[in-house]
Amino acid sequence: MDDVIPFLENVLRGKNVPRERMLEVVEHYRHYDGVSPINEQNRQLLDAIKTEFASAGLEIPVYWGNRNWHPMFADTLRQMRDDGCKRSLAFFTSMFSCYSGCRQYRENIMAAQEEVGEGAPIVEKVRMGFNHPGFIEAMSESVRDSMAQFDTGSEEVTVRFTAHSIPMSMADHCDYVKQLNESCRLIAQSCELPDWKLVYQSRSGPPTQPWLEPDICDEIESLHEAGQLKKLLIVPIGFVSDHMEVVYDLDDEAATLCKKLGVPMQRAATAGTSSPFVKMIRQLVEERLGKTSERPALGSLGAWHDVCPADCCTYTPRRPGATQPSRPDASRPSAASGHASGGRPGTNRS
Ligand SMILES: CC1=C(CCC(=O)O)c2cc3nc(cc4[nH]c(cc5[nH]c(cc1n2)c(C)c5CCC(=O)O)c(CCC(=O)O)c4C)C(CCC(=O)O)=C3C
Ligand SMILES: [Fe+2]
Repeated sequence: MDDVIPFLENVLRGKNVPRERMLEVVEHYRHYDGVSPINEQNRQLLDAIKTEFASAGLEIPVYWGNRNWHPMFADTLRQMRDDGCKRSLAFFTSMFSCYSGCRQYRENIMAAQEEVGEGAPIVEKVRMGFNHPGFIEAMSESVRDSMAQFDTGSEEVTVRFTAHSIPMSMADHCDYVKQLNESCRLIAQSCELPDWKLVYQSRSGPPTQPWLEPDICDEIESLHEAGQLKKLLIVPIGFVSDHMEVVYDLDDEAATLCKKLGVPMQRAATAGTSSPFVKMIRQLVEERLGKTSERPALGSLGAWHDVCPADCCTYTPRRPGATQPSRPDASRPSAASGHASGGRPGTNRS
């Protein structure tokens, strides 16, 4: 519990999220004695990746670094340097492009490279996996497993995919919603879902700031009021492990609401350490190493870019207390072009 506030302060530094919201989230973590399931899940993913690499004959050491809590990026990069690593590939545990899931990771890695200084390994990232057949297969399997938990066929089940809500001012500068809808469509097609839609969860900004909507709980209420909700399957498509946002916001909050309304509800598992997902990670790495020329991608958006363009996922958060919204187009720092981020060694350049 002692680590929770310092962790949340790291997450929210420079962000326009009220202190009251932060204190509310402290209570979410308190339900789990201050221990988010995400750390153990990341350790398991790391083991699964090592096993997958070994069985494919891919002899590459694998490391784990976080943005906001230990093991922190800078410590990981230092360890990598001490182990003789010069160049590395990053897999972000985030399948969709937005500032939080793409550029912020790159900025934080650059800051860590700067902190480590001389000899810090180069870090490039593998492409986003939202439409990779491995991710779609992992989530389709999960949807089918959950669907089988209901005692009737899927025609009575309303499916709502959820992703982390983000401010509209962030969503306007990335392909987050487009990629999410594409993943949902591909899974819905594969599972022949009659009634599905993408909604959002875990919104945290002040009510004055527009964020992506509707929220899953508002969606449940309005479907129920309209008499359109027999059974509900929630699919947390926007996350790759059953961490705090999933176990608290869905398994606790949304589940409690469904119970109150008498609606049978299931929540599909995230990709986690499922074999299609772990295999996808290995394939993305092999692809980037040039071991194959295939770049598998389902649907119509194609394989996403390997190297982020200069304007990829930009965002200028409104600082707390600011009276005017910032104008991101005019003042936006561009990490990739070196402006405002101090011309640091680029994450995506060698
Ligand atoms: C898009 C997205 C993902 C998915 C992509 C990815 O995974 O990267 C994600 C994942 C996660 N978010 C997480 C935790 C938190 N996110 C917060 C706050 C925020 N998230 C945002 C976005 C996202 N978040 C945003 C726009 C904010 C507002 C502040 C800001 O503009 O940055 C806060 C502050 C409290 C609150 O306000 O809720 C917490 C504690 C955890 C760990 C959970 C655990 O501990 O198990 C995970 C995996
Ligand atoms: Fe978050």
